[in-house]
Amino acid sequence: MAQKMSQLIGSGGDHVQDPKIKLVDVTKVFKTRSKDIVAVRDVNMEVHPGDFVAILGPSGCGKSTIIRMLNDIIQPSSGEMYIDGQEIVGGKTSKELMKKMGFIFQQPNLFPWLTVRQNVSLPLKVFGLQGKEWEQNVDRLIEMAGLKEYEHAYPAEISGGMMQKAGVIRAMVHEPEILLMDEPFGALDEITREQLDLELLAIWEQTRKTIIFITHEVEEAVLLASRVYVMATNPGRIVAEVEIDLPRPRTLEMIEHERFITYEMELTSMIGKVELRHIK
Ligand SMILES: Nc1ncnc2c1ncn2[C@@H]1O[C@H](COP(=O)(O)OP(=O)(O)OP(=O)(O)O)[C@@H](O)[C@H]1O
Repeated sequence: MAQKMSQLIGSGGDHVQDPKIKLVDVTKVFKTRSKDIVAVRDVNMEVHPGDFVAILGPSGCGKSTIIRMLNDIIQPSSGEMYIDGQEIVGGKTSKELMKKMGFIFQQPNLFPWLTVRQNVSLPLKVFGLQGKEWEQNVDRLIEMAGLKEYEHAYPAEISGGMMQKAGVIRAMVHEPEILLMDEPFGALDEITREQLDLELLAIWEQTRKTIIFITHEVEEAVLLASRVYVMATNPGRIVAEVEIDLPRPRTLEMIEHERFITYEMELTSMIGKVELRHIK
């Protein structure tokens, strides 16, 4: 892994490849009846092909707003966003560009009247992808997620962890190059979350998709990411960018290692300092 990343990242941090995702001075202001809320201000971000980037920050710092803008659900008030050099043009983003991304949200949002398999297959319908090859892709992902036994079950018949896994593989079924994950395992218990974190890492090791993973858990960010953007609130903004130089594959045992704990403390103090300054 270290070798692969070093191929992507040249000396002095100069990237040899164009960014997969680029945000330039992105600001989003929500105009409400009583006041204007600056959800994010002047966000600049570059995510390179195969990067696993975490966005870490407290509630309300604008993490979801960034993902929703990339999904073109909402549009920036100013600034630009690019995928592979192509601009995301508010409300008019091409299907081809949207197909490059898979979205995973806090809730799996499975349709209760569809089986696990039918839910997982939905993006294939949306993007008009038919045929044996795509059905085999569904088989492969269901197998990989350990959901074979439950593929004909309805969401109400499976556990929360299984539902979230179904949500993850649904986002991957059309073979997107990018996964945008908004606190995907936040609603689950700690043990299930750790297990799914590890499964996600295994998937990433195999596929090397470009991932943006949103979390407010410092430990989760250090365990998963190669780079962490730290955000603060009022206004939502990026306050630091930290490279996580830990070996891969990552394991849960690493959580006890000194270097892991040092990263955790560093990130925690960054968030803490910002919060304290804000209170003053
Ligand atoms: N549709 C909206 N209208 C008005 N304000 C909004 C809207 N959506 C988000 N906001 C505000 O923008 C700010 C950022 O919200 P956002 O949901 O992006 O934060 P977050 O970091 O993802 O929070 P959490 O971790 O709690 O999900 C908050 O102050 C929120 O109240």
